[in-house]
Amino acid sequence: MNDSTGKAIQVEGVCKRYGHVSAVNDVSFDVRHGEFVSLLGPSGCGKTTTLRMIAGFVMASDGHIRINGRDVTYLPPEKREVGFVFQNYALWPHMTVAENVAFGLKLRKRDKAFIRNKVEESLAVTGLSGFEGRLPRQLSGGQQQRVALARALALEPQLLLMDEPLSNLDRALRVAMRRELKKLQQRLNMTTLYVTHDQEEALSMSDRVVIMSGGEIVRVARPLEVYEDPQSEFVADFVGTTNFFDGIVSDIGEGVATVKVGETLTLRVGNRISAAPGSAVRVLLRPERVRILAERREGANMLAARVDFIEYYGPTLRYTVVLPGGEALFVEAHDIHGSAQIGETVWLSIEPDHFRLIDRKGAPVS
Ligand SMILES: Nc1ncnc2c1ncn2[C@@H]1O[C@H](COP(=O)(O)OP(=O)(O)OP(=O)(O)O)[C@@H](O)[C@H]1O
Repeated sequence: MNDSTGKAIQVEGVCKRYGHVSAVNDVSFDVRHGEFVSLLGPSGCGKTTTLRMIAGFVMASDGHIRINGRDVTYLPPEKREVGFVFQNYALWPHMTVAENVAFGLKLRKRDKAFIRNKVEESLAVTGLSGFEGRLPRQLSGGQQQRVALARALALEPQLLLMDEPLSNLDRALRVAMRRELKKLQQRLNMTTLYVTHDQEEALSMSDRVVIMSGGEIVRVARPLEVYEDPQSEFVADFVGTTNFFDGIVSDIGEGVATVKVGETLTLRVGNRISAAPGSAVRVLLRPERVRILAERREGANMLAARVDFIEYYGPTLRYTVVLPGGEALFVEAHDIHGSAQIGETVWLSIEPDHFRLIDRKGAPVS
């Protein structure tokens, strides 16, 4: 069913209070039809509570929730036509795969032929044909997770809500399932709202990411925007790794700001920057945006640095380097055979438009 707004879920000013604890505070966002949106944030930030309010398992203290334009704020879960997949798959241990998938349809009193077809179809879609007669304990974690998904799909939900469905799996399986889930979601054009605290999961699967902190939304954006232009210290710190420098804009010319950091460091920052001279700013820099050079070259930001620590990650090397003023920063290099050694001096080269600026209160400076 399509409503005129093109939105499958609308969350408007929703709050959840438990006594004096404010678990979710004035949260608003929406999910369009066919979109995959993740709720991302650290433990306790209110992701699960938000998802459960949309599913109807938790009643909102304030605000409204609409599904396909219909106000469902006070409707019980079974009237919302929403599929739900939990972190622990909650399969019935004594029922076979087919019985688990059929369970919800039986409750809805669908006829036998319909149920048989639907179970077959859902198992085929999740790659589980042939597993009908097995019990959950005879399946791997990934297969159990797919049964939980098949069970949700069998009910043909208008939208699917998932709460950390992959977090019990080992890394290899999690990455494989991530891909399978995403392909399935695209093939069925299924509107999906997905809770995770795993940034890689959120960035790789989502059309848009809703980032939460302390019960509130701090950012809603596409994965690339979230990473490349975090716009706040919290997002920059929570998603990926970021170097921070506090400085004062000393000059601005042709959209490039000169930022003085401490006594000895001067950075040429950004393009199209319009911050006023004298403003206190925080400069953000992703470690992989820094190039390590063996010798000095010409360029806007050419900084001498001493290598303090080196970590080997497989595909990359992470250097901790220290600038003459004592500022430490992380540098991520793909050249894992790089010759820089601890204690050596290297040159760092940084393009001005690889920096991002926020003011000291955390708002972006443009
Ligand atoms: N039934 C409850 N009674 C009291 N406080 C609760 C209840 N449920 C959740 N909270 C509190 O609300 C806040 C948000 O919890 P929620 O489970 O939504 O966080 P989360 O972001 O999903 O965390 P996690 O990733 O650890 O699951 C937490 O501080 C939590 O302790």
